[in-house]
Amino acid sequence: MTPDVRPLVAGNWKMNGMRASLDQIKTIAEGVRPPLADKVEALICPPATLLYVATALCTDSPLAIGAQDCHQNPSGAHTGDISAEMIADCFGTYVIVGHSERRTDHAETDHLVRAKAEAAFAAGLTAIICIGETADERRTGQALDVIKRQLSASVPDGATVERTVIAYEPIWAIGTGVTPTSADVEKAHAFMRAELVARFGDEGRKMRLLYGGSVKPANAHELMGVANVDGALIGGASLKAADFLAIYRAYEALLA
Ligand SMILES: O=C[C@H](O)COP(=O)(O)O
Repeated sequence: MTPDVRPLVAGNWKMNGMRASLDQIKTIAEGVRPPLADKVEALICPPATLLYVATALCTDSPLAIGAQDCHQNPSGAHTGDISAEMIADCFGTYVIVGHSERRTDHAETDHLVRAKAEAAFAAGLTAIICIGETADERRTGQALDVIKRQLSASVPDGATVERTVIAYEPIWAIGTGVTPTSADVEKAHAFMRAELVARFGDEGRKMRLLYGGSVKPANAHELMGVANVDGALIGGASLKAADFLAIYRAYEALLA
């Protein structure tokens, strides 16, 4: 954790979730309550098909709703895409950009990810900018170089604490059940913090740094307790309300 920073526990549903899954969002919305909700923010990013209904379900809850991607332009002839403006129009407040699955499946570059983050800022959204190394890059000792390059190229110059969250997701830990050791997470996050402070000064000191990759109720307390880890970006375990809430509630003990 970073002192004086409000952690964010975020769920990324990826290409999962049908209308019936709205029950899970309802349960999460009911479970995210003060006093913990005053100290720890919770967010679910369902597929775009559920975005509008999900935000409508959360009008009386502190649970935030976001999207998983946006186009870099506000509108136009881009079949199948949605813009940051459209997400804001559906009352979404966050958007994930540069997830490794999009970098791989849609050949997204750091340059494009940066443009998407800028589009998010312009629409008044907070961008969760994802970075992280492959297994090969880690094996060959390039993890910190990759983090440095992606941070520098994907994060816009106009990034602020309010509008920017960085998610470190080692690609080899996503959906595998394998996580880095706490010491490895601490090293990566300390490195990111130093890079952000060098570039953004005080803003960089408070920017939230999430860890993502096989976060589960069983490892949440340990991972979320690491220095400079200001929350989690959760895939599989966010699909079940009970698991997501168990991870969220790991903060009850951490903040006690
Ligand atoms: O965006 C979430 C991450 O890709 C982590 O996914 P996972 O929790 O299923 O490993």
